[in-house]
Amino acid sequence: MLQLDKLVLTEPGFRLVADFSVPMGARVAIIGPSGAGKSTLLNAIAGFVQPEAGRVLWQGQDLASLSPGERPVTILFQDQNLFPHLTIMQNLALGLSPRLRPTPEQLEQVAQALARTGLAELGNRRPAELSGGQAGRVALARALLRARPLLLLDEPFAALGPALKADMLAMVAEVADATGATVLMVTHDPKDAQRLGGQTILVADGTAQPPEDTARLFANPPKALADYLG
Ligand SMILES: Nc1ncnc2c1ncn2[C@@H]1O[C@H](COP(=O)(O)OP(=O)(O)OP(=O)(O)O)[C@@H](O)[C@H]1O
Repeated sequence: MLQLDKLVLTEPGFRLVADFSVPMGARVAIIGPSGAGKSTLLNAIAGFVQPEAGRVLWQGQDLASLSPGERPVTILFQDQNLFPHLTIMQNLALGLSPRLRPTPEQLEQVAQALARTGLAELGNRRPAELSGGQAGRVALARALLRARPLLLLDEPFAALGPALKADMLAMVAEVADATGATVLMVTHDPKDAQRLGGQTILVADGTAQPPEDTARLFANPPKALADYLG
């Protein structure tokens, strides 16, 4: 279980509070107006933003003393941060072997992640030689390899067309199934939230609301959500 215990996040002129839990294995969309604090919330869970007060706990453990790399978290951004001079296979292997001396077993793991994300033929290409959809798949292959229990997605597919985005969302669900990950995904598109199924956290007016059943929330939106949806 992910627990945000009386969490307070602040930036100059900005304050967000969150006080709720997310059950293990949940698939949760995070929606809300621009600047409401969705990315800040994910970054606090990932350890890139220090809370002003309160705690982030995973399975009862306070994550405060863990650096981002030590947290049980994979975070994917829109910009996938691949090294341009390395092949896709090398970029993925880097996650398992930071000095790029992967063992045969690690290479096999990389090959499997590529196959699973439909990239088996593209392992020797460099990032610049990939389409947006293929780059999105590489990000998911990375998440598969890391197999961390918390998968945080910050609008990773915003730049993709509707069909590709639907594909990617299906693949997120597959990765979550394969790794048992709990998924939190920021999106501006209510359809993404509905496609992800599960629950939705509304971030608005300085509060990240506890997750609610997505279908129920959209069927009867509170004012902040109705205003956002327009
Ligand atoms: N490093 C920072 N320094 C100062 N202010 C920041 C910093 N990061 C974020 N903020 C401010 O915190 C607030 C929340 O930003 P955040 O990016 O979390 O919102 P968001 O809901 O993800 O927005 P969007 O949907 O536009 O991406 C904004 O007012 C933003 O300007």
